[in-house]
Amino acid sequence: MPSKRVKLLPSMYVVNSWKANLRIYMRIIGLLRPHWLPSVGSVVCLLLSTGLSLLVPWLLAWVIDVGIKHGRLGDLLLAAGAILGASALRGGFAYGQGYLSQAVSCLVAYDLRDRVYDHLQTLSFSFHDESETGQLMSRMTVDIEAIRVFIPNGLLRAIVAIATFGTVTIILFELDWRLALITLICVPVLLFLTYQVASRLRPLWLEVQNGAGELGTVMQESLSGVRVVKSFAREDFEIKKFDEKNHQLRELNLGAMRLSAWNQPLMVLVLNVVTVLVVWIGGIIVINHNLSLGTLVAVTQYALILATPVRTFGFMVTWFMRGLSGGTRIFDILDTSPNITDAPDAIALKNIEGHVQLDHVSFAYGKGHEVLHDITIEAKPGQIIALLGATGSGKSTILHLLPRFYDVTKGQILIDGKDVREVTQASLRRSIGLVLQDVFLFNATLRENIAYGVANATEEQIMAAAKIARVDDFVKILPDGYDTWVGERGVTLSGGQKQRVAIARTLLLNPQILVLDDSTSSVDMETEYLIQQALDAVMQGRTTFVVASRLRTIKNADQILVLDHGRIVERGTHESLLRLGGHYAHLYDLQLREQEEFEMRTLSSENDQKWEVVR
Ligand SMILES: Nc1ncnc2c1ncn2[C@@H]1O[C@H](COP(=O)(O)OP(=O)(O)OP(=O)(O)O)[C@@H](O)[C@H]1O
Repeated sequence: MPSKRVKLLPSMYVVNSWKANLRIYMRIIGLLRPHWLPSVGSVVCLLLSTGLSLLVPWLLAWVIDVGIKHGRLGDLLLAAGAILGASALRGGFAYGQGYLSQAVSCLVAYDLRDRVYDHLQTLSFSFHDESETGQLMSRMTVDIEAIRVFIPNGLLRAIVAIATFGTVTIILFELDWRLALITLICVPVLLFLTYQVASRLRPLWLEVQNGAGELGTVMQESLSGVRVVKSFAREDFEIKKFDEKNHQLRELNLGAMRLSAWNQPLMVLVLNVVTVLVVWIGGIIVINHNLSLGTLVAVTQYALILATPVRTFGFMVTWFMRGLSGGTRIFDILDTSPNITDAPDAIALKNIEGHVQLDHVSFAYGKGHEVLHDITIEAKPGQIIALLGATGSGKSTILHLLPRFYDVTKGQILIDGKDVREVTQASLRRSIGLVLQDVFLFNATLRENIAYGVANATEEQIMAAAKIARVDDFVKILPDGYDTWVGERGVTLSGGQKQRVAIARTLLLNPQILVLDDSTSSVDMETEYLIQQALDAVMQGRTTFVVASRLRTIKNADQILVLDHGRIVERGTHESLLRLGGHYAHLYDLQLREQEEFEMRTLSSENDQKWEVVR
């Protein structure tokens, strides 16, 4: 199965400038705004617990220089009590910070999932034509998770690191400027290392996240196309395809992990070297009586405290980079605006008669070449317009333009004299009922599927629609009746049954305009007959556009339009077009004559039987 290239998000593969990266971080931080209270609470807890941990070395210095030096036992006890108290308080604040930061991150992920999903629902057909389901699912899960974890593990740890570094620097200069300078040697080295690792990790994580999306696409395609896979006995091919992508993802992940793993010991090494230098040079200063022992102990303690955020620096960088790639991919979706939107002064279509005009319409998909050229059609209320033509001639495209799935490139489409671009999409789509060849049913009960388009449909309305669409015929023999679960995409129903459910679903909408893609039929003659009856009932009194392959529908049509390479080449009724002896007559000979002969034979055998009975 070919997989579509992701054209939708070109920036995915681009490593952004630092300004663009900063903007993404600022947008992620902006996501905290609705939850500002727990966010502020978590930062306050964090600063308090950091502050308390910085108190301990100072207390130690005091114990050594005052308590031990002067042999004051009371001071020792006081300091011990203070250290214990500070530690207990610190534990309390650390708990508060941990809980609040995790809670905030979950709330942000929840909001984001909602926002992305809602936004995906608003995006136009052209977006969904170009995007891959697996990639979108991966963004909804992997990328949002990356942003979620970035908040406690990246953002908050960075605040701890900055707060600790800032405070420890001030304290160190207060204690001894020489040792402070030695300790802070590590800062530029650590910054350099961080920059080096981050600039390599960022593209790696972007690749990992894209790889996860590609794997999702392969999995989604082969699972939803499992029947095709099995019918072509291509399981091995699918397994190999999945294995390759999985292997690629494993390698990318391992590469990113290796880089992250290197980062951390390197940083700890730098810090250990600094501690050794502090003890060595500080020791010499103490021996020369230029510094108290307590101060040296405090300085070494502070150097160790610096090690805590540094030890997590490696992880922090990783989470910063993952958050950045996740943010890039999520904001890419959120920044894609639907190219079909309601005009600011759009009006709602109400009580329409069903007068449809296509006025010199031309159309091209995206930036592709034109597939419809100068199409003009007028359907008076209640008329049936049948579209015929070779495959790829543009029949379905015309049907998709009516409910404004795409906008025309030239010309206009009018409904009761109103341009479809000047009315609200919701009212337009409520006025047009669609039954497409590729029926999609939801994993719900039959009743819920029929009622899908009308939220407040009554049981009577549902049953009436089901009866007209001949759904009732097969539901009667199902043990659970209308409560039967139809399975994913309606897999438990036959093709003809699914089609009748789709017809009932549209009928319930009671649209004034009908759009039917009835182009190919994979059902037996009896089902075909039932579907035909259902369709006849649905078409009654409604303006209908139908891509037809059934002779009866075509003969019933008020106008038959024959398309060729995106142009209308013939128009008329069945008889007039047959007399013309052009494209239609040719199509009739190729596809429809057989149906006519079959009908004639059936009719004459029915008549013979009747005569038998009479005799
Ligand atoms: N989503 C799309 N993006 C780009 N091109 C498309 C898209 N859908 C259809 N096309 C192209 O537009 C042209 C008309 O296709 P359309 O589906 O309207 O033909 P059709 O007459 O309905 O064919 P069929 O009888 O096989 O359904 C074809 O060349 C097709 O490749």
